[in-house]
Amino acid sequence: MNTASSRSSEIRSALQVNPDLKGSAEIKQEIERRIEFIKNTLRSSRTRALVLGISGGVDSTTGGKLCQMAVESLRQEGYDASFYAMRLPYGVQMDEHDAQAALDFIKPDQVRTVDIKGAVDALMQDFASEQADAAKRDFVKGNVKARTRMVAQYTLANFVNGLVVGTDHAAEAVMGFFTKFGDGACDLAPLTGLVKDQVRSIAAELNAPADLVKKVPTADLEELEPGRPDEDAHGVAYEQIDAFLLGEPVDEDAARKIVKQYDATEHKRQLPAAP
Ligand SMILES: Nc1ncnc2c1ncn2[C@@H]1O[C@H](COP(=O)(O)OP(=O)(O)OC[C@H]2O[C@@H]([n+]3cccc(C(=O)O)c3)[C@H](O)[C@@H]2O)[C@@H](O)[C@H]1O
Ligand SMILES: Nc1ncnc2c1ncn2[C@@H]1O[C@H](COP(=O)(O)OP(=O)(O)OP(=O)(O)O)[C@@H](O)[C@H]1O
Ligand SMILES: [Mg+2]
Repeated sequence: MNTASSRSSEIRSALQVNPDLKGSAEIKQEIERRIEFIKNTLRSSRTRALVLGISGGVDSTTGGKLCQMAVESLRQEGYDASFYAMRLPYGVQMDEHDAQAALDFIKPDQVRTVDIKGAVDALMQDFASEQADAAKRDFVKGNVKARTRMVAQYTLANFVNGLVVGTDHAAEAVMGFFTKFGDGACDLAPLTGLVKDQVRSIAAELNAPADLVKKVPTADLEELEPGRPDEDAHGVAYEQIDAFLLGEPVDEDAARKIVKQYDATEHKRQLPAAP
């Protein structure tokens, strides 16, 4: 029978998931492998900086720490490189304390702050006459926030001869849960292939604060539902998304939702359509 679960293996390999990545020794090794990847990407591109937005969520906490470790190691080898952490709040961020805790943990070489509110509001104002109910307008504005953060990160990267880092991983990739050319746009994505629990394991292995390791994931883009858990939007728990990607048993209803979302968002994981 052709069930949704039967797509798990095909999707797992398309998203480069490694189900054997568990246990402290493997996680330690994986951290080293990903740091080497970041270092090699910097060296081979002859760039001198990494730029990443730090939200206070576990993905950017983990990605940011790997970046800082990579540039410190490069400097020890005589290659000059720095990590620029960006705070990109929309006005006052409700969980700013988590973002500050992430920065205290990462100890980035540089911190730059850009309040994206002015740019986002100015753009949205130009679309004030567009027909849309409040929920649709709020959703569209959420994507504008993510794309404005992308613009801010590339602006700094241009100034400092740097690369923009993304935090996409397999559990977000499978759901297409990112803004196309927003947080999905980057030059390197060092968390590629990880399921959410593996991201948390890496964060824990790096001694990230427990509150951040366990923090409920949120895109936090919508003002009508501040801090809305991702799982609410997915209609599926990350536990089930991870299990599906790892080839573990998942109820068929969850598998169906995941596969449906995966197929509908294929365009987000590909280059633009071309003749
Ligand atoms: N079949 C197709 N072939 C080629 N292109 C296609 C297409 N269908 C839509 N498109 C294009 O894609 C656009 C829709 O994609 P997009 O603009 O991304 O918008 P969309 O996928 O509708 O929304 C983004 C989703 O990602 C979530 N998100 C965003 C940012 C961060 C995070 C997070 O976890 O932190 C989560 C957000 O909450 C929302 O649910 C369309 O306007 C169109 O331009
Ligand atoms: N307020 C913010 N300030 C700086 N960067 C942000 C902000 N919001 C989002 N970002 C960037 O967008 C990325 C995508 O957001 P996403 O919510 O998926 O990750 P996260 O917040 O790090 O972790 P989680 O998914 O667990 O909430 C973040 O990793 C970060 O680089
Ligand atoms: Mg978040």
